[in-house]
Amino acid sequence: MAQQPCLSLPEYRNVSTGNLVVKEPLNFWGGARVKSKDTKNSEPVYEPATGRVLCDMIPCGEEEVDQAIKSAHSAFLKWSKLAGMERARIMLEAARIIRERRSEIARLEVINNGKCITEAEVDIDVAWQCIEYFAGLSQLEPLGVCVGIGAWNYPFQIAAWKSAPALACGNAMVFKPSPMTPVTAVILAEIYKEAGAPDGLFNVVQGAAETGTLLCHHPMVAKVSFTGSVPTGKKVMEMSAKGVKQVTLELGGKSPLIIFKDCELENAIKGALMANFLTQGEVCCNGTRVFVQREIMKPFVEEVVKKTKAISVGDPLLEGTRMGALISKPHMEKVLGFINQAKQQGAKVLCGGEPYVPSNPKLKGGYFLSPCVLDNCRDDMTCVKEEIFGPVMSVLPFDTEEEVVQRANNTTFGLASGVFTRDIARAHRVAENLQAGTCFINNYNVSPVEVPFGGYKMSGFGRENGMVTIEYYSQLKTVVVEMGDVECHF
Ligand SMILES: NC(=O)C1=CN([C@@H]2O[C@H](COP(=O)(O)OP(=O)(O)OC[C@H]3O[C@@H](n4cnc5c(N)ncnc54)[C@H](O)[C@@H]3O)[C@@H](O)[C@H]2O)C=CC1
Repeated sequence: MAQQPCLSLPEYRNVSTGNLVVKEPLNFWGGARVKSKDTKNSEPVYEPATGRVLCDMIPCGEEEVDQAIKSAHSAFLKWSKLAGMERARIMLEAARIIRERRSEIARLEVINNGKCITEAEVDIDVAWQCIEYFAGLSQLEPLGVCVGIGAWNYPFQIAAWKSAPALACGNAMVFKPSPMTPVTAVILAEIYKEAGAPDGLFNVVQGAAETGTLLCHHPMVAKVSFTGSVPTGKKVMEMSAKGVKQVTLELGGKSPLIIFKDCELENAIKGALMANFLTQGEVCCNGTRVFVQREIMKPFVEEVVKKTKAISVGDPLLEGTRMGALISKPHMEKVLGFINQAKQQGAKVLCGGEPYVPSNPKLKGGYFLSPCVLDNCRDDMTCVKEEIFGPVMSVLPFDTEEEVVQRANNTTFGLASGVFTRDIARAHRVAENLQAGTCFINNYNVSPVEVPFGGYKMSGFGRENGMVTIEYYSQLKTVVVEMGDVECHF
């Protein structure tokens, strides 16, 4: 096994858009970075803001997945025997290191993912907060080796959301990032090691579907926690079922945001922007079906369009940028395809929805799109039914509470929802009747680590964050002790 020493992060402190090439190995097990063995299936990873190749993603094969899992298993045997507080000390140290290196990790995340720096910094903060929150929280029996499989929209944060509760409960983890964002999970692995975690406690294997399949089928794996699309989630569940492995699924969404005429309009408009345009709209819990009560439709749309047009799109590493680049060219084309189809089905583009070429020449090859607001939408349109995962807001008029709740629930998804109203009794009634794992009242996309996050219906099951997550990474053992003689019926 070709092991490489850990690298330090400061060299990322001064990187800017368009000048980083990552050459270091991106796998991590046995306490060190490991080069992938077989480069024949290597895939280029692009920097979204420039379209340049950032690094190669070299998928792990069967032997490498097996090594990572065995490494995790040997760490599990030691880690699970530590007292909760001993584990907490190491996890708190890891959280401290992340906090200290927030800026470098965030910059690297931006270069790999394309989102703007102010958002990436918040993502890194949420990651250390999550590790700090779960440290020392559990005394239950761990499950064993857990697998985490992540999506590309929150690469570092997803790795933290999965590893923090897993490790706090005494499990070890093998994590597979998305093949499009392979760069930052390995830094989390280095940080856990530096904080004092035993070698093998948190491992990273790179790869796509094939590597993911190997992980889900491995007999030494006790649980799979997956974040990604519904079709892949179904496959993960099916594969895990064969080994009777526990599963957590954090899948997609098409969440409703309901704006009543008695709302504070200015806040509702800000809420709609927060519900649609963070991370270029590539957020699973976004409220992309914006239902607006007919009486306030006009002022709402006018102001939303004005504010959407003012969003500064461009170099994601610049402080003033509010929207960066989409993850990839094919993904951008897919989002443009949804917008075209919406037009064909009768929707009206009020603003944006076109490829955007920033004036800076180094960004010419980037995957930028101007944020889009669609009017004249109907519930049966594709843009209203399917997850677009891009900066596209669909606005829909409604008349009554009863009607809008029924329409809001008319979806196979159930990840999140939101309601804006000054009538708090109505807010609670609507929240109670919406079929979604989260309901935001008078705000949107506020997810502190203390609060459980997860879906209803086809948005998945299980939860991340909040105390309840401990249940998904631990098991109960009932121990019955007879203090007297056995009372025998026979
Ligand atoms: N509910 C949530 O918490 C979140 C959900 N998502 C959802 O994720 C989707 C976008 O992310 P993508 O990366 O495109 O999703 P995806 O489903 O294509 O991939 C997710 C992960 O699964 C892996 N994978 C693919 N095929 C696999 C297989 N057969 N076996 C095991 N692993 C496999 C991928 O390599 C990747 O790491 C959206 O639908 C979005 O809604 C994204 C972020 C958060």
